[in-house]
Amino acid sequence: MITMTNVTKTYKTGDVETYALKDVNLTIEEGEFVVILGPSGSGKSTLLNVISGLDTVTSGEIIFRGETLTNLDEDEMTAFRRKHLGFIFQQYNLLQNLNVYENIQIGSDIGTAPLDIADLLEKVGLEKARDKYPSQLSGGEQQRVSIVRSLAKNPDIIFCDEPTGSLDEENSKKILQLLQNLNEDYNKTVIVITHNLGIAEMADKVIKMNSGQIKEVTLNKVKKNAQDISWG
Ligand SMILES: Nc1ncnc2c1ncn2[C@@H]1O[C@H](COP(=O)(O)OP(=O)(O)OP(=O)(O)O)[C@@H](O)[C@H]1O
Repeated sequence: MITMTNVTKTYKTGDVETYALKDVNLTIEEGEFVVILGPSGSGKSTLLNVISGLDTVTSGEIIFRGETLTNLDEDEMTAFRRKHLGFIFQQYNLLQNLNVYENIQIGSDIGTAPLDIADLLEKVGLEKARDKYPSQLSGGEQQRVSIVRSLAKNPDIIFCDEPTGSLDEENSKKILQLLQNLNEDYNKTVIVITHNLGIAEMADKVIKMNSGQIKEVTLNKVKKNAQDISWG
Protein backbone atom coordinates (compact mmCIF):
# COMPACT_ATOMS: atom_id res chain seq x y z
CA MET A 1 0.00 0.00 0.00
CA ILE A 2 2.81 2.38 0.96
CA THR A 3 6.38 1.92 -0.15
CA MET A 4 9.19 4.18 0.98
CA THR A 5 12.46 3.90 -0.89
CA ASN A 6 15.69 5.52 0.32
CA VAL A 7 13.83 8.31 2.07
CA THR A 8 16.04 10.92 3.70
CA LYS A 9 14.93 14.06 5.48
CA THR A 10 17.42 16.61 6.75
CA TYR A 11 16.83 19.84 8.64
CA LYS A 12 19.35 22.66 8.43
CA THR A 13 19.66 24.98 11.40
CA GLY A 14 22.47 27.44 10.72
CA ASP A 15 25.48 25.30 9.77
CA VAL A 16 24.16 22.20 11.49
CA GLU A 17 22.43 19.54 9.42
CA THR A 18 20.23 17.02 11.28
CA TYR A 19 19.18 13.75 9.69
CA ALA A 20 15.60 13.30 10.90
CA LEU A 21 15.33 10.33 8.49
CA LYS A 22 18.29 8.57 6.97
CA ASP A 23 17.83 6.24 4.01
CA VAL A 24 14.56 4.73 5.21
CA ASN A 25 13.08 1.78 3.32
CA LEU A 26 9.69 0.52 4.40
CA THR A 27 6.59 -1.25 3.13
CA ILE A 28 3.19 -1.01 4.78
CA GLU A 29 0.52 -3.40 3.55
CA GLU A 30 -3.17 -2.70 3.06
CA GLY A 31 -5.06 -3.33 6.31
CA GLU A 32 -1.94 -3.65 8.43
CA PHE A 33 -1.78 -2.49 12.08
CA VAL A 34 1.65 -0.89 12.39
CA VAL A 35 3.29 0.38 15.59
CA ILE A 36 6.32 2.66 15.42
CA LEU A 37 8.53 2.72 18.52
CA GLY A 38 11.67 4.71 19.26
CA PRO A 39 13.18 7.20 21.69
CA SER A 40 12.46 10.89 21.55
CA GLY A 41 14.09 12.48 18.51
CA SER A 42 14.46 9.18 16.62
CA GLY A 43 12.38 10.37 13.65
CA LYS A 44 8.94 8.87 14.33
CA SER A 45 6.94 12.07 13.80
CA THR A 46 9.04 12.95 10.76
CA LEU A 47 8.22 9.55 9.27
CA LEU A 48 4.50 10.19 9.80
CA ASN A 49 4.81 13.72 8.42
CA VAL A 50 6.51 12.73 5.18
CA ILE A 51 4.14 9.82 4.51
CA SER A 52 1.18 12.14 5.01
CA GLY A 53 2.72 14.98 3.02
CA LEU A 54 2.71 17.36 5.98
CA ASP A 55 6.42 17.63 5.30
CA THR A 56 8.50 17.08 2.15
CA VAL A 57 11.35 14.60 1.78
CA THR A 58 14.91 15.73 1.05
CA SER A 59 15.43 12.69 -1.20
CA GLY A 60 13.81 9.34 -1.90
CA GLU A 61 10.40 8.18 -3.04
CA ILE A 62 7.07 7.40 -1.39
CA ILE A 63 4.41 5.49 -3.34
CA PHE A 64 0.77 4.95 -2.27
CA ARG A 65 -1.27 2.40 -4.27
CA GLY A 66 0.90 3.01 -7.31
CA GLU A 67 0.84 6.82 -7.07
CA THR A 68 4.15 8.56 -6.39
CA LEU A 69 3.34 10.96 -3.57
CA THR A 70 6.74 12.57 -3.66
CA ASN A 71 5.91 13.94 -7.15
CA LEU A 72 2.68 15.67 -6.08
CA ASP A 73 2.50 19.42 -5.59
CA GLU A 74 1.07 20.94 -2.44
CA ASP A 75 -2.53 21.16 -3.69
CA GLU A 76 -2.49 17.58 -4.95
CA MET A 77 -1.03 16.43 -1.64
CA THR A 78 -3.75 18.25 0.30
CA ALA A 79 -6.40 16.56 -1.84
CA PHE A 80 -4.75 13.19 -1.25
CA ARG A 81 -4.68 13.77 2.50
CA ARG A 82 -8.33 14.78 2.60
CA LYS A 83 -9.41 11.78 0.61
CA HIS A 84 -7.33 9.01 2.14
CA LEU A 85 -5.91 9.93 5.55
CA GLY A 86 -7.27 10.34 9.06
CA PHE A 87 -5.23 11.77 11.93
CA ILE A 88 -5.57 11.18 15.63
CA PHE A 89 -3.44 13.37 17.86
CA GLN A 90 -3.09 13.74 21.58
CA GLN A 91 -4.88 17.08 21.55
CA TYR A 92 -8.60 16.70 21.00
CA ASN A 93 -9.08 20.01 19.13
CA LEU A 94 -12.85 19.92 19.49
CA LEU A 95 -14.80 23.08 18.79
CA GLN A 96 -16.28 24.15 22.11
CA ASN A 97 -19.38 25.85 20.69
CA LEU A 98 -20.44 22.80 18.66
CA ASN A 99 -21.98 19.69 20.18
CA VAL A 100 -20.61 16.17 19.74
CA TYR A 101 -22.64 15.43 16.61
CA GLU A 102 -21.73 18.73 14.97
CA ASN A 103 -18.05 18.30 15.76
CA ILE A 104 -18.09 14.93 14.06
CA GLN A 105 -20.03 16.32 11.10
CA ILE A 106 -17.05 18.56 10.32
CA GLY A 107 -15.08 15.40 9.69
CA SER A 108 -17.72 13.50 7.74
CA ASP A 109 -18.44 16.49 5.46
CA ILE A 110 -14.95 16.12 3.99
CA GLY A 111 -15.46 12.53 2.90
CA THR A 112 -16.98 11.29 -0.35
CA ALA A 113 -18.32 8.13 1.32
CA PRO A 114 -18.61 9.06 5.00
CA LEU A 115 -19.47 6.55 7.71
CA ASP A 116 -22.70 6.83 9.67
CA ILE A 117 -22.17 9.13 12.67
CA ALA A 118 -24.80 7.51 14.91
CA ASP A 119 -23.27 4.13 14.19
CA LEU A 120 -19.77 5.30 15.11
CA LEU A 121 -21.01 6.96 18.30
CA GLU A 122 -22.59 3.70 19.35
CA LYS A 123 -19.34 1.83 18.67
CA VAL A 124 -17.48 4.06 21.12
CA GLY A 125 -20.28 4.06 23.70
CA LEU A 126 -21.18 7.73 23.20
CA GLU A 127 -24.64 7.43 21.65
CA LYS A 128 -26.14 9.30 24.60
CA ALA A 129 -23.64 12.14 24.31
CA ARG A 130 -24.53 13.31 20.80
CA ASP A 131 -26.10 16.59 21.96
CA LYS A 132 -23.53 17.36 24.67
CA TYR A 133 -20.81 19.99 24.39
CA PRO A 134 -17.11 19.15 24.82
CA SER A 135 -16.92 20.85 28.24
CA GLN A 136 -19.55 18.39 29.50
CA LEU A 137 -17.37 15.38 28.65
CA SER A 138 -14.38 13.74 30.37
CA GLY A 139 -10.97 13.79 28.70
CA GLY A 140 -11.39 10.18 27.55
CA GLU A 141 -14.80 10.93 26.07
CA GLN A 142 -13.49 14.00 24.25
CA GLN A 143 -10.67 11.91 22.87
CA ARG A 144 -13.21 9.37 21.58
CA VAL A 145 -15.22 12.15 19.90
CA SER A 146 -12.08 13.48 18.24
CA ILE A 147 -11.25 9.98 17.03
CA VAL A 148 -14.75 9.50 15.63
CA ARG A 149 -14.41 12.85 13.87
CA SER A 150 -11.26 11.75 12.07
CA LEU A 151 -12.81 8.40 11.17
CA ALA A 152 -16.17 9.71 9.98
CA LYS A 153 -14.89 10.65 6.54
CA ASN A 154 -13.91 6.99 6.07
CA PRO A 155 -10.15 7.31 5.50
CA ASP A 156 -8.02 4.42 4.20
CA ILE A 157 -5.18 5.06 6.64
CA ILE A 158 -5.43 6.24 10.23
CA PHE A 159 -2.34 7.89 11.70
CA CYS A 160 -2.12 8.13 15.47
CA ASP A 161 0.61 10.05 17.29
CA GLU A 162 0.54 8.91 20.95
CA PRO A 163 -3.23 8.36 20.78
CA THR A 164 -3.54 7.44 24.45
CA GLY A 165 -1.10 10.09 25.73
CA SER A 166 -2.20 11.14 29.17
CA LEU A 167 -5.23 8.85 29.49
CA ASP A 168 -5.47 6.18 32.19
CA GLU A 169 -5.37 2.47 31.39
CA GLU A 170 -9.13 1.99 31.14
CA ASN A 171 -9.71 4.90 28.77
CA SER A 172 -6.60 4.09 26.77
CA LYS A 173 -7.74 0.54 26.22
CA LYS A 174 -11.16 1.75 25.02
CA ILE A 175 -9.43 3.83 22.39
CA LEU A 176 -7.08 1.04 21.41
CA GLN A 177 -10.06 -1.31 21.17
CA LEU A 178 -11.73 1.12 18.78
CA LEU A 179 -8.61 1.28 16.61
CA GLN A 180 -8.41 -2.50 16.64
CA ASN A 181 -12.07 -2.81 15.59
CA LEU A 182 -11.60 -0.35 12.75
CA ASN A 183 -8.57 -2.24 11.62
CA GLU A 184 -10.31 -5.61 11.75
CA ASP A 185 -13.92 -4.76 10.83
CA TYR A 186 -13.31 -2.05 8.21
CA ASN A 187 -9.85 -3.21 7.04
CA LYS A 188 -8.37 0.22 7.78
CA THR A 189 -4.61 0.54 7.83
CA VAL A 190 -3.61 1.87 11.25
CA ILE A 191 -0.22 3.43 11.99
CA VAL A 192 0.47 4.25 15.65
CA ILE A 193 3.44 6.13 17.03
CA THR A 194 3.96 5.47 20.71
CA HIS A 195 6.38 5.13 23.61
CA ASN A 196 4.10 2.50 25.12
CA LEU A 197 5.61 -0.93 24.48
CA GLY A 198 2.33 -2.68 25.36
CA ILE A 199 0.62 -1.28 22.25
CA ALA A 200 3.17 -3.13 20.11
CA GLU A 201 1.55 -6.40 21.22
CA MET A 202 -1.54 -5.47 19.16
CA ALA A 203 0.42 -4.84 15.97
CA ASP A 204 0.95 -6.88 12.83
CA LYS A 205 4.23 -5.02 12.28
CA VAL A 206 6.46 -3.29 14.83
CA ILE A 207 9.02 -0.78 13.55
CA LYS A 208 11.83 0.30 15.87
CA MET A 209 13.54 3.59 15.02
CA ASN A 210 16.69 5.21 16.29
CA SER A 211 18.72 8.16 14.97
CA GLY A 212 16.47 8.57 11.93
CA GLN A 213 16.86 4.96 10.85
CA ILE A 214 14.74 1.84 11.02
CA LYS A 215 16.70 -0.48 13.25
CA GLU A 216 14.31 -3.41 13.38
CA VAL A 217 11.04 -4.57 11.82
CA THR A 218 9.21 -7.38 13.64
CA LEU A 219 6.10 -9.24 12.47
CA ASN A 220 3.93 -10.51 15.33
CA LYS A 221 2.73 -14.07 14.78
CA VAL A 222 0.14 -13.64 17.50
CA LYS A 223 -1.63 -10.33 18.08
CA LYS A 224 -3.16 -9.50 21.44
CA ASN A 225 -6.58 -8.05 21.95
CA ALA A 226 -6.47 -4.42 23.08
CA GLN A 227 -7.91 -5.39 26.48
CA ASP A 228 -5.13 -7.93 27.10
CA ILE A 229 -1.98 -5.94 26.35
CA SER A 230 0.58 -5.22 29.08
CA TRP A 231 0.32 -1.83 30.74
CA GLY A 232 2.70 0.37 32.70
N1 LIG B 1 11.46 21.52 12.06
C1 LIG B 1 12.62 20.99 12.48
N2 LIG B 1 13.78 21.70 12.42
C2 LIG B 1 14.94 21.17 12.82
N3 LIG B 1 15.09 19.92 13.33
C3 LIG B 1 13.98 19.17 13.42
C4 LIG B 1 12.68 19.66 13.02
N4 LIG B 1 11.77 18.68 13.24
C5 LIG B 1 12.46 17.63 13.76
N5 LIG B 1 13.78 17.91 13.87
C6 LIG B 1 14.82 16.99 14.37
O1 LIG B 1 14.70 15.77 13.68
C7 LIG B 1 14.92 14.66 14.56
C8 LIG B 1 13.71 13.74 14.55
O2 LIG B 1 12.59 14.40 15.14
P1 LIG B 1 11.15 13.73 15.30
O3 LIG B 1 10.23 14.78 15.80
O4 LIG B 1 10.79 13.03 14.06
O5 LIG B 1 11.40 12.65 16.48
P2 LIG B 1 10.35 11.76 17.29
O6 LIG B 1 10.92 10.38 17.29
O7 LIG B 1 9.00 11.93 16.75
O8 LIG B 1 10.44 12.39 18.75
P3 LIG B 1 9.32 12.48 19.93
O9 LIG B 1 9.11 11.08 20.40
O10 LIG B 1 10.01 13.32 20.95
O11 LIG B 1 8.12 13.13 19.34
C9 LIG B 1 15.24 15.28 15.93
O12 LIG B 1 16.63 15.33 16.07
C10 LIG B 1 14.64 16.66 15.84
O13 LIG B 1 15.33 17.55 16.68
